[in-house]
Amino acid sequence: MEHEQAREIGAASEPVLSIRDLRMKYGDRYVLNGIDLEARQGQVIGYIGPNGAGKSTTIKIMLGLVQGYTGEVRLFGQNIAEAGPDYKRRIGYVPETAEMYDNLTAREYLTFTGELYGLAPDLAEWKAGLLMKGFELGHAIDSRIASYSKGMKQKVLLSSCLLHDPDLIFLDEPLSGLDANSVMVIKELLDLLAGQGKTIFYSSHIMDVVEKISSRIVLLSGGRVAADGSFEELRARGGEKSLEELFNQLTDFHEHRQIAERLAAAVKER
Ligand SMILES: Nc1ncnc2c1ncn2[C@@H]1O[C@H](COP(=O)(O)OP(=O)(O)OP(=O)(O)O)[C@@H](O)[C@H]1O
Repeated sequence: MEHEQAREIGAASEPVLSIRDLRMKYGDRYVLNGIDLEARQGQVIGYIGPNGAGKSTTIKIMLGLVQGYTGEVRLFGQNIAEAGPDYKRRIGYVPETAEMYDNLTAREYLTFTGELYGLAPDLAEWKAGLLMKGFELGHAIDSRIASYSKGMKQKVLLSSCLLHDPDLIFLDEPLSGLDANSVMVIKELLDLLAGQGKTIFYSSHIMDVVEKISSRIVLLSGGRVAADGSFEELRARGGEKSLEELFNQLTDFHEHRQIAERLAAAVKER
């Protein structure tokens, strides 16, 4: 219900995120070749595409971490090329690979990142405790992150992304290292956050999760948006298929068997 209300508000509101004709090249090769995209309040957007398609590059451009693009990127109505850094306080980000200060304890790390986002130290520390307990890691909050398992580190990253109650959340492969129970928690959490009106931009290769949690799926291929719609809309376009099969079809990939055979043959070579 909450979710439906947020979606209705979102549908009527200005886009939270709007990209026009975004192009980016490395050397003389275009990685992004004219991306148009909009996202509104309450939407969970599954951003998918083959390895190297430019998903992380798009996210890093929106975060102001990659320069040299052409086109226009507006977040919360502001052109990010002209905006000051304040809009970043309304954003949460879980990077695909993160450098964490793992000599710190989770309490120290989260309090520090909370302060970077403008929270008072006491509030940052209190929320760090709430989130760590929420992830059932309260017992480990004063241990060094270096001693954590992969999944525990991922939960610290998710906590640091959410600590400052962001309006727009970018998640780049957020489920990496998480067990099946934790994946269920994150799926529910994203649904509840979208219900609060947050916009979630979610990049992952785990197709059955993307299929289940996304209100909209955007497929990037060849530097362009090759498909954009709800899973049901994409399915209606491509026949009664799973998202994995649609992904293969839309990216025109049919050689998995031949590639696997080549690799298996290479393994046997002496
Ligand atoms: N700093 C850089 N310099 C040169 N090339 C880069 C740089 N960053 C990314 N690229 C290239 O841009 C392309 C897109 O990379 P990007 O990481 O955005 O892809 P992706 O869709 O996120 O891939 P994956 O699914 O494998 O994470 C790749 O071919 C990559 O090699």
